[in-house]
Amino acid sequence: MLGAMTELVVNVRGLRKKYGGTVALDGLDLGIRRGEVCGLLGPNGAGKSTCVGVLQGQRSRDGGSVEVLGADPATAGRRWRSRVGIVWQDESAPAELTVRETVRHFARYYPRPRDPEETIALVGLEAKAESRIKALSGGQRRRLDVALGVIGSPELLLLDEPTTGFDPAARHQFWELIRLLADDGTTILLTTHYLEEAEALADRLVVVAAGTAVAEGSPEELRARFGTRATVRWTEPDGAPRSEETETPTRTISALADRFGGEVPGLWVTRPTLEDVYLRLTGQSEVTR
Ligand SMILES: Nc1ncnc2c1ncn2[C@@H]1O[C@H](COP(=O)(O)OP(=O)(O)OP(=O)(O)O)[C@@H](O)[C@H]1O
Repeated sequence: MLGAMTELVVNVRGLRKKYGGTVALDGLDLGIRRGEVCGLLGPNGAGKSTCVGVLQGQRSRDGGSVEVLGADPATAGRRWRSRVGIVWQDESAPAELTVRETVRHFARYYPRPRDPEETIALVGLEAKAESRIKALSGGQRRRLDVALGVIGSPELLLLDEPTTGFDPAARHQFWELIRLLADDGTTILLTTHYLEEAEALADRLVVVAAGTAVAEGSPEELRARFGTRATVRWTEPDGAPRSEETETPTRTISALADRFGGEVPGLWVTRPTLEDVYLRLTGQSEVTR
């Protein structure tokens, strides 16, 4: 029997989807364990939103197997739907209602909703609870979307580019919210174009390009596997900056320490960032496609 840590909440094998002649998903595999925060990364048009759409049962598929919380989203019923939270991209809530009215209204759709007031506080909208939706800023609107996504206490939360349009402070507050939900045991899939966001939130990343997964692992694993060369920088006695790319930075530094007889002036060691690795991975797939 699978233990709680290895139970796959999302199990996608060989997922295919075409829109007319456009191949959006070309045999995508994706597994998400219970309690995990999984980040789906990939360039524009890679197939991320299509994948999220299939997982929530909004889009049909042309091939492959998809299991979400033990059911096929294409045929799953209302009960299953209440266990999956979705943060919609488009504005679906009525503009004339207030935040409080909207959250309370949506809570009635679910068998075991969160407390509406607590949920409003969770997304930091207490001060706007009596504001009409049409009077919210873009970032506040997005927070309301998140509140509506989590009001049903979902086991799985699907977030498609949740922080697009957020200012840096709002983005960091949103990250705190996602961490709270994750600590609460919610399994989360989020797509994002912000590498910093992926690194801050995701236990595991899946990099998608041209409709298939080209790499997966924790941010650290991806960096370790695909970005092994470190750059060692230092300053020569005449003040000239020097640098060396190396697989063995310790050896380089040790040799420098010998040469300088101790402290190496201006010593600085950097590793490739996740962004460097991501660009390499998605660039490669472009070439091999
Ligand atoms: N409703 C649709 N009709 C026709 N083609 C579509 C439709 N939705 C998506 N596509 C195409 O499918 C491919 C994958 O699109 P998708 O939106 O899934 O990518 P994405 O990775 O989410 O991109 P982005 O990062 O730009 O949001 C693209 O080539 C896109 O043009």
